[in-house]
Amino acid sequence: MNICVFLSAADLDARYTNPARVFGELIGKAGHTLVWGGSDMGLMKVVADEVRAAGGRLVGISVEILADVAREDADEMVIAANLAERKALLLARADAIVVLAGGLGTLDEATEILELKKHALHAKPVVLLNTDGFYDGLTAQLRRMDADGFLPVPLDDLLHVSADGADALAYLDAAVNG
Ligand SMILES: CC(C)=CCNc1ncnc2c1ncn2[C@@H]1O[C@H](COP(=O)(O)O)[C@@H](O)[C@H]1O
Repeated sequence: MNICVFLSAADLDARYTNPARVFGELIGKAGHTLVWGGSDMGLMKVVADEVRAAGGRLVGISVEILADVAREDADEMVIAANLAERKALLLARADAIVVLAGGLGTLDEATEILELKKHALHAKPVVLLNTDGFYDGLTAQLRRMDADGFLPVPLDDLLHVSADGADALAYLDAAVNG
């Protein structure tokens, strides 16, 4: 399975690096391919290091303005012209999407993927990996949108929230392979 992961490019403490490490190892051990933004920094590096060490493939979709921080030993590295093209390519290369802890870049990618799914422009499973309650605020906001009629599609049809990487991967396996 080609699993697209969105997550922070920042250097963070163990509360965030540990879940990224665990999830990368799960991806690699299961023989999946990591599709990610390709930058060799922060959590993006942590997850890619683990996938590689556990035997998985790395497909990076970087962008011209960040090409100088792209990982050098990826199995494949695509350099998109701009961030919009990068997001389209990330989605195109993915069978499933997982959102780990991140900042505005991650949020931008996650909301775009959900908005496209809302409009039935793709039907790929999306998991929000809510380790350490990082996304409690976002899930509360999304549930309120759902409950108060802001979403034309039930939230559960758009997004699965997992508390750990093993649950996320099990959900994706069931969603993609039936
Ligand atoms: C050279 C340098 C300091 C670059 C910092 N900027 C970035 N580096 C890598 N990926 C990014 C960057 N900005 C946005 N992204 C995209 O947004 C996510 C990370 O942004 P953030 O750290 O969550 O907000 C990644 O999934 C990536 O695809």
